[in-house]
Amino acid sequence: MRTAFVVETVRAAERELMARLPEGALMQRAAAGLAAACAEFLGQSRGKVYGSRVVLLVGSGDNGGDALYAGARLARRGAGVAAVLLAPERAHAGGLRALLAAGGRVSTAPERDIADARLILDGIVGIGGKGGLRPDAARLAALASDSRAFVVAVDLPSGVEADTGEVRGPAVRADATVTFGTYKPCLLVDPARELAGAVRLVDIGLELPAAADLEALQYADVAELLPVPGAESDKYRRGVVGIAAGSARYPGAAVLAVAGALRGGAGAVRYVGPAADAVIDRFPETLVHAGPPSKAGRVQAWVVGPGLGDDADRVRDVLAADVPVLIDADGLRLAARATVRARTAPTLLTPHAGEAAALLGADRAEVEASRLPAVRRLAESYGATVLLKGSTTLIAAPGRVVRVNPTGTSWLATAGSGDVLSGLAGSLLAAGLDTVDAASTAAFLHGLAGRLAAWGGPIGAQDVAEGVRGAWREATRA
Ligand SMILES: NC(=O)C1=CN([C@@H]2O[C@H](COP(=O)(O)OP(=O)(O)OC[C@H]3O[C@@H](n4cnc5c(N)ncnc54)[C@H](OP(=O)(O)O)[C@@H]3O)[C@@H](O)[C@H]2O)[C@@H](O)CC1
Ligand SMILES: Nc1ncnc2c1ncn2[C@@H]1O[C@H](COP(=O)(O)OP(=O)(O)O)[C@@H](O)[C@H]1O
Ligand SMILES: [K+]
Repeated sequence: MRTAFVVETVRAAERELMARLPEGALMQRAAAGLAAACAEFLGQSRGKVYGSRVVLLVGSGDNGGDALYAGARLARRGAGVAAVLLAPERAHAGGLRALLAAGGRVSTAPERDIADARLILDGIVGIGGKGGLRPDAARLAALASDSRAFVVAVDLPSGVEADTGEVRGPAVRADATVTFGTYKPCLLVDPARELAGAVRLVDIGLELPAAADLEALQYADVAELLPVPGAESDKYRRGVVGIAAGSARYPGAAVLAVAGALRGGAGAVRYVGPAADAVIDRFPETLVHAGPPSKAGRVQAWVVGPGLGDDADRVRDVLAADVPVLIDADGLRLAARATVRARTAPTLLTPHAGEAAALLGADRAEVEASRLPAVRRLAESYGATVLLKGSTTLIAAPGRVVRVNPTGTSWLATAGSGDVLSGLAGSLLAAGLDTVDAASTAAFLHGLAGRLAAWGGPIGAQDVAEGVRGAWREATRA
């Protein structure tokens, strides 16, 4: 599991470790890791450290200190290093001494130095940043982001909110971020994540609590969670997933949800609704039923909503079932909050930002700007697990650590791919995974399937469904 911690927790761990180490040792560890990564980045762009022009953007805190000490290390290896000091009298004194002693200099022409640089280190602010960048810092951030240089953010891109991934004003756009001790939430959650580029973690020996503030499944976690049929398995033991989706107007949503469900590890898929012919045509293995969901026969988990239109009766009937229910798309509009809260079996909601905004009485843009607070709020208000879709997919449940999905591609933003995801997650629910595991495992496979199917080009939702088997294989092979 990859974990991220908020600033308060990082500070506490830092204090505890600092008390046991000689003064300045921690910053030296950080600077050494940062300089090594920078040397590697310079090497990757067919250059070398010796003779490279490096610019340090230096704020008045320890983030600037890290940049100065790393700059000193690069200067010792022959780089031409210039430091742009935001507040010369408050720059980290030891770091500045080290830089000057190694042959670096203080920039007197920041714009020219930035324009000539091959590598820029953003040490404007790190976890001590408060509010949007001040105007002088914002100006430097813009110069760096617009430059041709490779930009490395120190600890995090200056200007982003470390704990939530929000970006409220100007911020540095980095090609890579070298972060210390642990990931911070902003490095995993958009819109900040996009500004961080490739993230590299430097171990500085911090000891962090067992419970993280944010976590992301890795291949090994997914491999452990995915249900594999045992020797004595039969279709019922593997789980039956019921799909209440589709309408005369949107039969395709039913087909796509069933397509996802068939690849999710349940033993059988039952379809209930008016799109049975379309479903059977495409997937003859589906068990179809024309009456209400409650009369469909044995089902261990339901998916309700994709392409359902205004069929409130079908939603009400499914929500009355005493098994896990996933509510998506039209179902989200039709399911009363009080009904969801009153359910005793688990419920999983899978809105995209627009649907989440409607449920929260907020704007879509607000949800996209503040995904982490939004998904937490929605999970609390519904007393349910919520998977919030989009460029970053997040999964929250009351009392649980929020999960962020590490896979995916923007090629998934194609009509119907969410229907595939709901079928897939429903299937994993039917196979016995809890709502948080089913949602996060489904998002992981779905994202990986999208990447495998796309391979750098456009895809349709059916391609995503077909990619799930390859994604499953890849996840369990690791
Ligand atoms: N944690 C660890 O284990 C380790 C941490 N380490 C490093 O320390 C970093 C944290 O250092 P930190 O605490 O000195 O804070 P930092 O990020 O430099 O920011 C404070 C400065 O920024 C300024 N400032 C604030 N807001 C601003 C704004 N909006 N716009 C502009 N300026 C703004 C603020 O100015 P002031 O408000 O005081 O005028 C103050 O001068 C951490 O990210 C990591 O890099 C490693 O060395 C070792 C291990
Ligand atoms: N920019 C993006 N980057 C990554 N994934 C995305 C992006 N936009 C959408 N997705 C993913 O694509 C799927 C779209 O689902 P949804 O919005 O419900 O579409 P539909 O209703 O057409 O099926 C979700 O899994 C979502 O996370
Ligand atoms: K920074």
